[in-house]
Amino acid sequence: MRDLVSRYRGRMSSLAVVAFLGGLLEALFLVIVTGIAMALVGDESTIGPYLGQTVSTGVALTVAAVVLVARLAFNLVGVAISARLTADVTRDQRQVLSRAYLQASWAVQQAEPSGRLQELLTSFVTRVTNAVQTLTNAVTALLSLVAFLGTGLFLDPLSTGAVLVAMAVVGAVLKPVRLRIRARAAASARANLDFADSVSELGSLGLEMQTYGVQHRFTRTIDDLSREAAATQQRVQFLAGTLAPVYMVMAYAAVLAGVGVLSLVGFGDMAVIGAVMLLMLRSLSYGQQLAAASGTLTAAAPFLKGVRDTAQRYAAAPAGGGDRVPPSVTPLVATEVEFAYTADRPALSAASFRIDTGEVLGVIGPSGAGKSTLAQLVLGVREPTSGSLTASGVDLREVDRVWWSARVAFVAQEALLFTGTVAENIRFFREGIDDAALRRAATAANVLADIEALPRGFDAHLGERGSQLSGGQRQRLSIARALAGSPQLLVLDEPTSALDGQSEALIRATLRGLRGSVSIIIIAHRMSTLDICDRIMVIEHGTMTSIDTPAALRENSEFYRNALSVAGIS
Ligand SMILES: Nc1ncnc2c1ncn2[C@@H]1O[C@H](COP(=O)(O)OP(=O)(O)OP(=O)(O)O)[C@@H](O)[C@H]1O
Repeated sequence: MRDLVSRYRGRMSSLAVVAFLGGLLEALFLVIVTGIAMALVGDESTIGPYLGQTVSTGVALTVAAVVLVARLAFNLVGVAISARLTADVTRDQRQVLSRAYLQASWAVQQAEPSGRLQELLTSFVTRVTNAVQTLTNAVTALLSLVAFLGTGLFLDPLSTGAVLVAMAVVGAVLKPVRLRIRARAAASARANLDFADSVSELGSLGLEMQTYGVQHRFTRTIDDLSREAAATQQRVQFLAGTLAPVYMVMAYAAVLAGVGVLSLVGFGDMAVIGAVMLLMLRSLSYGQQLAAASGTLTAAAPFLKGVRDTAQRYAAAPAGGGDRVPPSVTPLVATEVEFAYTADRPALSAASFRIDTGEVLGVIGPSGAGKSTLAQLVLGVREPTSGSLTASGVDLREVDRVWWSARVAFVAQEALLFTGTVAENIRFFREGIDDAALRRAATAANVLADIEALPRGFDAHLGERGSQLSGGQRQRLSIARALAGSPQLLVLDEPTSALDGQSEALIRATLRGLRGSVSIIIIAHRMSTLDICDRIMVIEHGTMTSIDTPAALRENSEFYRNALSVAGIS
């Protein structure tokens, strides 16, 4: 919360000034009204003396009315500042978090549980917004309280002083409760994140759940997690809720102490005593607002911390890249590349190879051998733990990301389409890809006929994640997306493994058409997909064991020969 206060110091200060002046006006109003009431009771036509002045009740009434209007004006200014501040904080928190995420490295993004960012951007930020709103109310209450107590001290230092001391004692007594609230709120924040992680996983497992009839298992998990989240929330809310009433009772006791002091030292001017009592009672309601706000703020602190820590974690691991621009993507040269996800053993080691312009390199190997890891290294989204990858002699870590991204393309095993039109899915937010380029890419990817068969062609809306298309159509659409930017390097990670023979043949035809002009790295389990390759790399257990022409590999790679024989290719 301190971060927020210092970041928005200017506006917080304006709010404090407005609240203090508003509080002073309200205190003045109460003093005047008490004076008028006492004058009426004593059948007098003047009130005072205040600061050595007495004024007629008529003038006092007019002044009270003017003060009231001024108080309203200050109130409204305070509300406007508070509304602006709250809206700004919401916007800023969302922007900071989402920008940090978008600029974070792939390693960080990939490790993040799905649904977590959404939870942070929505419910966590909402909690922060509410906390800021509470904070502005608390600032208003605090400064009004200061104004009231200041006026009280000015009128009658002794009894106001007694109330002040008692209030400080009350605040100190309630501190352990606040600490407890903070600990429980941290547990509540964690429970909310666990719940969000599970719900988002649930959303992606619908078909499997139905198929295996295991909904009850998920029901139980969700029930447990939601029970835990509700229980922690209840504990926090209860503790936070106790602060205000406990404070109120203790504060009334403080007023009682003030009255006790008065009875001991004797009453002075009735109008002054009346005004001080009124001020103290009104102070109590501001004090109660403060106590309630401190509970809410303490409970919101872990949510604010969650947003801030996550944004810092993202920002600490930005996507790589530098400012160098090589003459071209190829030759792409890997020298003794090693990559480890964890400290125990590298997922890929001793990878040395070179890809020239227009060359097609196949990559094969058993499951878990390190093929996808190699693809991510070549794409520059992961950096080698040791060794180097260079594009035309420039280390990929130093290459300008914008330049690089415009020249490489990737097709994953599962085509990821989003809710939007066919054209939007192929263009994929890149500027400078006109309609002719979309058509060319669709033609090259052998998907033009499928697009034209849709009711609105390129303007047809795809359902969520392109659910109205077949797997083969989705895959060819994602190849069209890759080709639309006229890449120099195309990396495909098992693009045909989930497809039927007909779809695979279409994709093979596409790749054959690109051969010679685009450098291609294609990871494949299907040996038939590899018949367009100039050379093939074999990766086994994280190590590159061979890289050669298909004919040479028949001679010197046992893995390759076995793979051919399993595929029924002699
Ligand atoms: N994000 C990750 N964190 C930790 N380990 C990982 C991660 N991704 C992959 N690995 C591990 O690295 C090794 C290589 O994985 P990789 O995905 O590169 O294999 P692959 O050859 O592409 O496998 P497949 O053919 O099954 O897709 C595996 O042991 C895998 O468990």
